[in-house]
Amino acid sequence: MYIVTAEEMYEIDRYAIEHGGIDGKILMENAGRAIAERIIKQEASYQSAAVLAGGGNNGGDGFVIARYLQQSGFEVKVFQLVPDQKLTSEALYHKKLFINHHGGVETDINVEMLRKDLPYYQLVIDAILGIGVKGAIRPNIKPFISLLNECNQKIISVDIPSGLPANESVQIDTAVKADHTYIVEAPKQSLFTEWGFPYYGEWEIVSIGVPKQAYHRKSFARRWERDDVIATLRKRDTFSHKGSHGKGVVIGGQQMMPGSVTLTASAALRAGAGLLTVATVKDNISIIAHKCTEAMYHVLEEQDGTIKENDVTPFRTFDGAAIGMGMGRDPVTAKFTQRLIHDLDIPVIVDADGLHHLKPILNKVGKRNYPLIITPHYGEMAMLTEYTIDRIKLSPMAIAKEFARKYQLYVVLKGKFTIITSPDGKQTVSDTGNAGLAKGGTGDVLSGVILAMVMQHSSHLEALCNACYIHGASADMRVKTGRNTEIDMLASDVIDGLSHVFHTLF
Ligand SMILES: NC(=O)C1=CN([C@@H]2O[C@H](COP(=O)(O)OP(=O)(O)OC[C@H]3O[C@@H](n4cnc5c(N)ncnc54)[C@H](O)[C@@H]3O)[C@@H](O)[C@H]2O)[C@@H](O)CC1
Ligand SMILES: Nc1ncnc2c1ncn2[C@@H]1O[C@H](COP(=O)(O)OP(=O)(O)O)[C@@H](O)[C@H]1O
Ligand SMILES: [K+]
Repeated sequence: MYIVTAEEMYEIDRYAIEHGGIDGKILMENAGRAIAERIIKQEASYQSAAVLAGGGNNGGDGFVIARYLQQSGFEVKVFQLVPDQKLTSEALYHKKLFINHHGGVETDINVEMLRKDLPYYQLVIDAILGIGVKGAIRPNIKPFISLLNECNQKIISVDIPSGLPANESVQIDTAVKADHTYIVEAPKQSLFTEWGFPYYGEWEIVSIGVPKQAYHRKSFARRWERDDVIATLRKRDTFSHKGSHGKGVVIGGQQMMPGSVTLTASAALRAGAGLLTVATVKDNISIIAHKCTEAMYHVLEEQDGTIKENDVTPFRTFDGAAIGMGMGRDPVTAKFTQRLIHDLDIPVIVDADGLHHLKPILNKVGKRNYPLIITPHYGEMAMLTEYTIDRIKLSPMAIAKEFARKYQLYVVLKGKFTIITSPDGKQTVSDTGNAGLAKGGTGDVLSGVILAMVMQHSSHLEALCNACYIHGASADMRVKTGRNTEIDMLASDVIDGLSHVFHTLF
C-alpha cells in the first residue's frame, strides 16, 4: 500500500486521466460509488443520511454517494455549503445527475439551520473538504466543522476528515473528527502521524480504477504489510547450518545494565540468528547466561563497571553487530563505540547510548563500506538532529529522509508509526504494535530482531521493514490472544511472542 502526499495523489489522478484516458468525472463516479457500496453493506442498520458537500471534488464525491445511497433506499439530502459558482465542473456535473435522479439539495444554508435539520438523519457524510484544503479554514466552512464535531450521529468522512491536511509538516487548524473514513485510492501522509491519525476513526481504502502504472514511475512511500513480509522473509533451507543464518554480536551492557543486552541477544536468537555473542563486562556474563543460555561471550575491558577502550579486531569476524544498549555514556566508552562504528566492515546497528556516542562522528559515517543502521525514538532523534520532539512529530518522514540522505545511513525512527528510511530516501511505515510496547526494553528487543534480519537478508530496507513489522505484530498478538494486556506486557513477552508471529507467516 502506497502512502502519498496531496501533490502525489494529484499526479496519480492526472496520470489516470491523461494516460489511462479515464475522465475525471468517471474517477469521481468510481470513488463515490465504491464508498456508497461500502456504506450500504457496512451500515445496513441506517436508513437516512445527510451529505455535507463543499465546492471541490470532495464535494463532488459527496453528490455521487448521495445518488447511490438514495437509489438503495436511503432517505438522503445534500447540504451544499458553497454556491454553485464555487463548484468544480465535475462536482457540478454530479450535482445535476443527482438532481436528475430526484435528489434533494439544500443551498443557502447556515449553521443554525443545519443544526435543526441534522438530527433527522442517522448518518452524516462529510464531503466538505478533501486533499485540496489549504491554510486556515475559512469562516464560511469552520462552523460546519464544529457542528459535525458536536453532533451525535455517526460521521463518515470521504477521503480525509475535512480540514485535516493530507501532508505532514502542516499544522491543523480545525478538522472533522470522523468515526470512519473511506480513503480514496491511497492513504495520505497524515494518516500515519500522531496528530492526524486520531481524526480518521476507522479507516479503509477504496480503489477508483487508477492504472497500476501510475504508481510505478516513482518510489512512493509505502506501508509495510503482512503480504510484504510473507513475500520477503527468508525461510530456512533444509540443509542450512548455523553459519547460514548469521553470526552476530551484541556489544554493550556496562555493569548495572545487563538487561538490555540480554533482551537484544535473546531477541536476535529467537528471530533466527545462527550464532550470537554478547560482548560485555565480566560481571554481567553469569547474569545474562542465566537468561540466555544459547549466547556466547566476549569479555570487555572495564574500569569500575564502565566499558573502556577495547580492541575492535575480534569483532571484524562477525556478520553484523548491534551496539549501544546499556553501554553507558562515559567518554571512554564513547571512544570505543566510535571506533567500532568507524572500523567495522559489517552491518552495524546503533541504538540507545550508542546514538549519543555516534553524534560527534556523524559526518564521517557516510564513508563506511557497510550499512549503518540507527534506531532512535523521537527523543533520540531530537538529540541527533537538534529539532524539538514536537517539530519531529509534525514532519517525521521529511526529517528522517533528510537525515538518512545527509549522513548516508538507514534510519528506523521508532514510534506507533515506525518510519524506515534508506540512505537513498526510500521510505516505508510499519504500523504494527500497540501501547504495551511503551515500556523499557522493547527497543532492545527490536534491535535484536533487526540484527537477525539484517544478517539474513540481502536487502537491508526489507530486513528492517520485516523486523519492525514482526516486533509490533508480536506485541499485537500477545494482546489479541489474551496472553498480556497493554498494561502488563514486558519486553521479554514480546520475545516470547515472536514464535507465534512466525507461525502465522509461514
Ligand atoms: N480527479 C481527482 O482529482 C479526483 C478527486 N477526488 C476527490 O477530490 C478531492 C480533491 O479535490 P479538490 O482538489 O477539488 O479539493 P477539495 O475537494 O479539498 O476542495 C478544494 C476547495 O476547497 C476550498 N478550500 C480549500 N482550502 C480551504 C480552507 N482552508 N477553508 C475553506 N475552504 C477551503 C477551496 O475553495 C478549494 O477550491 C479528493 O480529496 C477526493 O475526495 C475523487 O473524486 C477522485 C478523483
Ligand atoms: N504506543 C506505542 N505503540 C506502538 N509501538 C510503540 C509504542 N510505544 C513504543 N512503541 C515501540 O516500542 C519500541 C520502544 O523503543 P525504545 O523507546 O527504544 O525502548 P527502550 O529504549 O526502552 O528499549 C519501539 O519499537 C517503538 O516503535
Ligand atoms: K472530507
